[in-house]
Amino acid sequence: MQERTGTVNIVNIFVVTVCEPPAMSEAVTEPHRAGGFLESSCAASLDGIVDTANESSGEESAGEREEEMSAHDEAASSTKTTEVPAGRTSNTQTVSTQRPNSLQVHAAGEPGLWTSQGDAEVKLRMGDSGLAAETPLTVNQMFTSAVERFGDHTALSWKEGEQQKSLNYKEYYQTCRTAAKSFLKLGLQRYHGVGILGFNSAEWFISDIAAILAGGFAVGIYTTNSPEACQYVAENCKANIIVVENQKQLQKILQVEDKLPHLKAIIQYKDALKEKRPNLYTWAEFMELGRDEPDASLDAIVSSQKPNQCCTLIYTSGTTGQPKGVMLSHDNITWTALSTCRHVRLKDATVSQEVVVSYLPLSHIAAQMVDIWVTMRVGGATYFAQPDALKGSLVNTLKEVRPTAFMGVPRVWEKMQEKMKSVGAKSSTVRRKIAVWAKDVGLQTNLTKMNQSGAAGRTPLSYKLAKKIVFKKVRKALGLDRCTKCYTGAAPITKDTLEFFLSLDIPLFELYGMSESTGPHTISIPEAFKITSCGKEIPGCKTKLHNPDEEGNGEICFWGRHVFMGYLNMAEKTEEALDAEGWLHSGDLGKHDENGFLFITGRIKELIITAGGENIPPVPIEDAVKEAVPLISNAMLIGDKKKFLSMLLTIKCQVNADSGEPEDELTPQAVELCRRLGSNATRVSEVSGGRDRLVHAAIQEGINRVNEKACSNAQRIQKWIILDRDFSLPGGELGPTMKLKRPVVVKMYKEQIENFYKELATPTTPDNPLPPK
Ligand SMILES: Nc1ncnc2c1ncn2[C@@H]1O[C@H](COP(=O)(O)OP(=O)(O)OP(=O)(O)O)[C@@H](O)[C@H]1O
Repeated sequence: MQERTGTVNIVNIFVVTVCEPPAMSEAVTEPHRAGGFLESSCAASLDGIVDTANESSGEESAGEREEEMSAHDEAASSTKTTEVPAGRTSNTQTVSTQRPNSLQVHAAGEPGLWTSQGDAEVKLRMGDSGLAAETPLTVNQMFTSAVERFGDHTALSWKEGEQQKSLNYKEYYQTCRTAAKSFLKLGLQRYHGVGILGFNSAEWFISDIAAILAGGFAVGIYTTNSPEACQYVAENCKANIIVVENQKQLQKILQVEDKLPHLKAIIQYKDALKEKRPNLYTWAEFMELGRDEPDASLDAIVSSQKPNQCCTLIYTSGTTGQPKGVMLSHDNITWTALSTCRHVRLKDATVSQEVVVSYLPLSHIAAQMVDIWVTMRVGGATYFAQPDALKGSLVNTLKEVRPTAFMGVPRVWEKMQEKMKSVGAKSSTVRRKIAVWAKDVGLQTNLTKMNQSGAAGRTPLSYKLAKKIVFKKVRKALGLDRCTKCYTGAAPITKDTLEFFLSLDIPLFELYGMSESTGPHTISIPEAFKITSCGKEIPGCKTKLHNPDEEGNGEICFWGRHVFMGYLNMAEKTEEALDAEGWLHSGDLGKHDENGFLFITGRIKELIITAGGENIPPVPIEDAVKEAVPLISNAMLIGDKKKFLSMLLTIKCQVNADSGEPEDELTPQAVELCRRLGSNATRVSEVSGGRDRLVHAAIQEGINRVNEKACSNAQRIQKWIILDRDFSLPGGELGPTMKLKRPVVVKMYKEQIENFYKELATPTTPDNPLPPK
């Protein structure tokens, strides 16, 4: 078994049928009640930080705020009532507490736990007590509740030139209503999509929420999608309207608009229009459409909405095949936001406002949950980063905004680490020694704290000193000095990166979940933190480990009101994801420790099953190769239904700062590694395809070392090749969270893979010295 390595009014009366999870079988584990960037940023290396060690920031440190946060804010729990505040009128919801047999998933006449129809309702997975029993809300109800409680607080803030603009919660809600009326005027039909294609902005949020209020589906489309991929999503959700950021995104839609029979209008929210076209609107023109429209039609739609109906579609990025439209109900979103806020103990804006920076792709559930819904739930403020955030400007935004919570996918943290290390490596011996000392103190102190499980121990003097002269400076340089909650999630992160940040007194709290679980299932928190664990379930959710092996590793299955409604128009796929009892099967392997912490140990969904029937998890082998040969940036193991294993390799190269495309030039680190091998290579093209014998020999030697440790012959890499181009997001080999899109890579390199398996006595490529065993 793989060990984790790297790897939205009026009176609305309705009845919601409730359901509790099935009793777990004996084989099931007891549920735990308790889941080219930053160039300038990290140039604030330990080096410079040690230099300015004696300056005092005079500002509240994250650690100091942490202590202040220990009093749990209960204000967010105002939904435990049958009278739901809903805009300008009250809204009574009757919630049945009847508990049907959960196996009656499709009992006649009442909604089941899942559906594949966009206009259908589902049975909510409500419990008898606690958060699971909270009154379900529509998005409108959650929003109007936020407006009542936090109306004058800043909700959204962004930069226009040198000016900082913002909307408070009252303005935010009214703007969404106006946009919703505009959508209706443009012909948005019930249960049809509004596609949103662009970088994070106030217009993105407003389009998303307005689509929901107007009775459509909010549908984020990845900005990196090709025109055909945009077409697939727009067609699948029967999009009536597509909101695009700029000319670049507009062009993609114009290329495929003839193939989109439901499309009625396109709105461009940034830059001037390059040409006038019928049904193409600027944001200002669009907003003008709804400004003087009467409220009646919109109010009628809003009042007819139920929490158990779909409002959002999240399209999976395709790491496991064709993207699927994950249907999320109002309750999925509003309840998951509530549970998450409680779990991570977010403060209500009336106490102290949470501040976040929005920069991760909003078509992904993680960014939507954190930036839009969780923040709304507590009246937080969302500041928008610049479109070039991941090319270097993010740190400037962080330093200006000083968020109180920050979420990065592993690649973001890895990039920060790489940059800090490379700058640190150039510093003087004395400074490096101080940095090494401080990091050692930081790691040891934090590991000790972690092992004391929250028990108050004495803080060593050395830690206090290291904090003063190094840690505070690091946080300030990263714009994280107010940030008590740094999160990583959506993909596996390496222990090395977790330890690196822990040693700098920045514990990364891990989130684990899926689009199908409306984002988080488990989250680690300061009070319950274990390095490399994804923490424990958010309240009201349950985990079972299906088919556990002797070490306790089983498939992680989810239960709770965060579990999705189903895949749009994909009944079969939905039935594959949900078992007969309604548990969501994640396709991930995991185990619990004795304290109920969840550890992800593998991905069943990417298991290789060789022609000989051996099941091989690829990630540990790929990680081992990357560790053995530091020159390698990406490795992908091939072998499904094949006689032996082979591997596609890429070499560390420069990335174009504007396009994010991999270039031919090697990274300075890769050049240095080549020099040490005696090679003068400075370009990928000089080493790919086995052109450089020295590099080739070094890689083979590394692979031999990995093969020596293989637990069976079938797990040995027999053939390999260095590709001409590194994997990348624009190239399509990596998804938005930087997970490898294996089916895409297999298609792209079909020929090279076929060559591996041609029946030849001699090697088929120069990189292929070993005959299959
Ligand atoms: N903290 C984590 N550690 C390890 N893996 C994680 C973590 N969080 C999420 N994942 C992985 O990401 C998966 C969820 O992916 P997500 O629902 O975000 O879809 P996606 O990125 O669009 O890709 P896909 O096309 O595979 O569905 C989980 O099943 C798990 O494999």
